[in-house]
Amino acid sequence: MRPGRRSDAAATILLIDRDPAAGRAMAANLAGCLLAEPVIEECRNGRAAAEKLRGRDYDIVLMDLSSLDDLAPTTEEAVARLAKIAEGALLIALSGGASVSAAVAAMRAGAHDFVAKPISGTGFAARIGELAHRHGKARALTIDARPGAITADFAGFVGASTQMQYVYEQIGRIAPSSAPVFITGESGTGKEVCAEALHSKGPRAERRFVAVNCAAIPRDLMETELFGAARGAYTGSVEDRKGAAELADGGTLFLDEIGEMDLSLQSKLLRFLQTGALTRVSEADTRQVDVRVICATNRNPMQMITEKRFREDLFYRLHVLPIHLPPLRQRPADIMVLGQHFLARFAREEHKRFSGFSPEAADSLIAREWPGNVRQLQNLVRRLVVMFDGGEISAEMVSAADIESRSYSPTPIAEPAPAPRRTTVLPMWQQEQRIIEDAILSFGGNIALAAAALELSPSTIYRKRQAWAEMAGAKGAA
Ligand SMILES: Nc1ncnc2c1ncn2[C@@H]1O[C@H](COP(=O)(O)OP(=O)(O)OP(=O)(O)O)[C@@H](O)[C@H]1O
Repeated sequence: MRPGRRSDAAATILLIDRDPAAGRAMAANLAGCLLAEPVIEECRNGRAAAEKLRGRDYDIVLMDLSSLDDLAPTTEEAVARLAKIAEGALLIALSGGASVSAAVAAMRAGAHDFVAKPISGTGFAARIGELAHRHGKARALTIDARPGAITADFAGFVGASTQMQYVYEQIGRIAPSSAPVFITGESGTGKEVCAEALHSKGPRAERRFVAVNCAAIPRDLMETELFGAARGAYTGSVEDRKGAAELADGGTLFLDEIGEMDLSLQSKLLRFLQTGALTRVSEADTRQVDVRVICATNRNPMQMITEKRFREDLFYRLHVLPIHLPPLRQRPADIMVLGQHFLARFAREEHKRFSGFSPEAADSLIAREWPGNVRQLQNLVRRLVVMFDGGEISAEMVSAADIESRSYSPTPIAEPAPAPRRTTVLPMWQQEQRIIEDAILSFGGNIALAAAALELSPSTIYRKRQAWAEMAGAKGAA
């Protein structure tokens, strides 16, 4: 057993794969990424698996769908049989191709998730970690957060979950473009970190990154802040002033809390995006600039459009490349990775020595809801480092330092009530379809990730999509 591992929390994994090499590679990947040394058993076909499952309980069953054909005539029946015997285990179907019908069959028969091969070690382990967390097996399967265990850093971002791997991939893909980016996510999920990563990974990295927080600047000063002002535009302005858009020429303009921008300024921003030309306040001339615009909001943009607080045409101008940052509670695999990262950083700053978190402290951090997301976790770790002298962080120390969650209101702050307005109300199924399709879109078509974010099972999404297609077919035929 590797040092620091706990045999009492070890996960038991049954791997069914007729290819011994694939099985061994996956077992090694998993063993390298789980905090507690897993007990991994292998078998080559469905019958052998059924026998093993009758003999003992397993936490996870990984089943390659093409290795089950000796158990039943169809994949669905074979999975259903194993699911019945392996009651209580996390059942993950693996397949050589991303076949939707195989995924649907496996999920319908009782699998908890479906993963297409080839499988990357870290991403797969993180996904298992998340599933395990959802199914109450978080302790045994926590991803190893010790340095060197996984690659978890990306341009200022720390996080090893599948969701964050997907975000890194998106950033890498869209950083070279000049098209606008629209970042959504709850407060504290890292939207500004994301904007900076897009800038630093792109061709504009050598030029300026200028951030404007639309919620922090008084409305009457916002236009000057954004587009600048000519001398004498307001009392006391004795010289010309450049705005953020001009300062960011050649670089990136980040508009945080875009939903707070005044409607009249939204029209000016739209014109600027269409023409690339800006006009300073109290000046007749226009100036041409070249900026990449990234904006962010922690509100639901569709709702703001419905409430007429956000221009729909501006939204579609900005919503060219969307990125969604999931809340921390939906990516438990990141919690200890971030916790260790902040602990090392703040200990260095405070010249103290901390060895890490005890297993109980880690359990208590993973079990929290984190309404303030990464910012809240960061604050808690900073407080721990300041309050204590060093050594291992215990669960008692965590609860002593956790003043934030004691005072944190679990109910979200209510948004101001919109003026009553009669709007077109779509049928429930169409609203549901829009929400689900939007989520799939913001995860680049990845149904498993969209399902995780919506807290649904992927099979529910497959089922609903089938029902919508049938409904549309029936309407077309009528
Ligand atoms: N994945 C991450 N890795 C490291 N630090 C992070 C990560 N996500 C967020 N942070 C840190 O958490 C804090 C909050 O992040 P950030 O300001 O980017 O969030 P935000 O989503 O823009 O919040 P808000 O909507 O309140 O402006 C920052 O100090 C940031 O450095």
